Amino acid sequence: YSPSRNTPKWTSQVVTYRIGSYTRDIPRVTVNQLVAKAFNMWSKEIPLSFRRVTMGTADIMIGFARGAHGDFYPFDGPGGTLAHAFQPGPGLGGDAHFDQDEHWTDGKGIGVNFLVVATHELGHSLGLGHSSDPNSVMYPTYGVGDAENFELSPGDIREIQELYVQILPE
Ligand SMILES: CC(C)C[C@H](CS(C)(=N)=N)C(=O)N[C@H]1Cc2cn(c3ccccc23)CCCCCCNC1=O
Ligand SMILES: [Ca+2]
Ligand SMILES: [Zn+2]
Ligand SMILES: [Zn+2]
Repeated sequence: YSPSRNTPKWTSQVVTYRIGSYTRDIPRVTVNQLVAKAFNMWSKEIPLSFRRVTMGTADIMIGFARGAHGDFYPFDGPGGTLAHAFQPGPGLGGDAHFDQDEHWTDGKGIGVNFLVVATHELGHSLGLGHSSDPNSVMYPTYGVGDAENFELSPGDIREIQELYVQILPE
């Protein structure tokens, strides 16, 4: 979802998130850690912080689902679309869903690297669209690159700061 220029963004200082469902491929505590790591990738570049809640509704609801799962974007089984996320807003806005039919990995085994995909999805949850730079986290297709020292590209940092860092008038 590459939203237009006047993309919505989170206006609160703190954005809450909740992980509602998990995958059998990775231990829960590892999913929690990788989600926190994906949030930190972005939050270290902008004046926005994220807080995990374990009950009630959160701004960003995160979960794994397969096939049709209650929004207009049913998943497609193994391969194809790996996940999707909605741009900032109420309700479904900001939510990130991961296709349970993928084989998810924490980076050690073979499979779809959860940290890489989560960082991409949270980019959407923060209001970013896609990038044409294959080195960008926001490139439309999944590529692992070197998952070892996986980090945001300079373009990703520029894009997120353009959205969230107020350039004060001279
Ligand atoms: C960038 C991701 C983390 C998130 C995006 C989805 S989104 C909404 N968050 N931008 C994604 O899943 N892209 C597909 C795009 C895609 C590639 N192919 C496809 C075949 C069918 C359907 C989709 C695809 C060719 C075959 C490879 C299939 C496995 C990899 N899939 C992808 O890269
Ligand atoms: Ca899929
Ligand atoms: Zn969904
Ligand atoms: Zn995307």
